[in-house]
Amino acid sequence: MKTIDELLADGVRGKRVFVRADLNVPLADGTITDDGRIRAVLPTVRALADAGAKVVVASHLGRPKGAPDPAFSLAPAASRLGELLGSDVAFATDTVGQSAADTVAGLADGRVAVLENLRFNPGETAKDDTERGAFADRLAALADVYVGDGFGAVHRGHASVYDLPARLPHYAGYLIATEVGVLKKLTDDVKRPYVVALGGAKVSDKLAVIDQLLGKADRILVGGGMAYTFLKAKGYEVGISLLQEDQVPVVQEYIRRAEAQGVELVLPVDVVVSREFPDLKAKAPTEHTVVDADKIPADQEGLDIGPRTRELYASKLADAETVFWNGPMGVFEHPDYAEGTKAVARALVGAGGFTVVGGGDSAAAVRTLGFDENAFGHISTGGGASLEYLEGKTLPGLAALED
Ligand SMILES: Nc1ncnc2c1ncn2[C@@H]1O[C@H](COP(=O)(O)OP(=O)(O)OP(=O)(O)O)[C@@H](O)[C@H]1O
Ligand SMILES: O=C(O)[C@H](O)COP(=O)(O)O
Repeated sequence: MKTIDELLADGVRGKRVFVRADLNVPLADGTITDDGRIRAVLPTVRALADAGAKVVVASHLGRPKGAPDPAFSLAPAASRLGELLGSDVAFATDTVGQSAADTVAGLADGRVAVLENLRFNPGETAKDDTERGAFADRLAALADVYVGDGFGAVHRGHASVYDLPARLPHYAGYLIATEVGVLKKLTDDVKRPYVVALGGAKVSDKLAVIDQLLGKADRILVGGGMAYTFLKAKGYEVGISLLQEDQVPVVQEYIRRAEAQGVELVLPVDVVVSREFPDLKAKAPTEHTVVDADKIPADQEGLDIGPRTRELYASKLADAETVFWNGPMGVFEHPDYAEGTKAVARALVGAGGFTVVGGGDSAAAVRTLGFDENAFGHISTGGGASLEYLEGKTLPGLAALED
């Protein structure tokens, strides 16, 4: 994989460099609640701009349905990038239309532009190779060189991640190089006990990692939205909690294998439940109770791990030499359901070993809940991406950067 240093050594003055970043930041009412993913790409953008490149930054944000949707505009991320860089950043109101063409054509050497959300165009995520390729052709017309630095999205075989680099000279940015360097340590010789904590909401995306982790980790702690498919697999009712019903047999098999292989698969013993999903903007106090994990009422959903589970998970993390954590333990964005995530973060800070936190929301959680990011060994910008890396899968966005 060629790195950006080689590109810089060859000289980039006056060249249009397309930087595929992951600016998929959490937003509340159009305000960025955690800018970690924007800060993470700064070294690459700065280095290119300082070397006189015309830097065209592109990303997705959220999961819009292939058409413009103001709720998913990248405009706030572009402004924040400008503030962090301390210079004006141009913003194109489309991706491959007139605004993008004019914005890129108007860029002076050393200046930066951000394109509107790539996923406003159906070609970005299309399953059909020709449709994706056609979109990649249009993106390629905007640039001379490609730099991949959106680590959080390298597990997606999308046009800007996978098809575009095949059309331009391509290089890995600093963020990708750093992330891969750190995660490699977790696939080589890990120090034991190796404990993995999994939570979050993208359950169907992330369950498969357990297959590989069963041969690698000593303990797997399951929380967040992921826990309810496991509780269901144990025969418990989970009310209206997040559930991946079709995966229940797969999870039953994971539970059997964990027992057979002597891997501790640890599930919540109690959960915080409520009749309603909380309002994450108003954050008004909600009605909620703590129940045993096998007593979730039919009309309620689990939104956090309970106090006994918090203690249990903290004890399972205390002697860990290596920890990988992806996915908040609850709906941490609301104070009534943040305690589980805080407890796990606190336990990681207290653990003496090497700790990696991965994922947009997981990283945002530790920062917004007031933890010092330097207290963790590494905070990865990728959740699904880091899990798939640990699974040993070929990640399209990394494969595409190979020579
Ligand atoms: N019990 C639960 N029910 C519903 N949502 C939950 C629950 N627990 C956690 N969540 C939600 O999970 C979301 C984060 O999950 P997600 O899988 O996206 O993690 P991530 O760290 O952002 O990883 P990635 O980078 O792959 O997106 C948070 O917004 C949180 O509110
Ligand atoms: O948040 C993430 O994990 C990345 O930005 C990828 O987003 P996606 O899961 O919507 O593809």
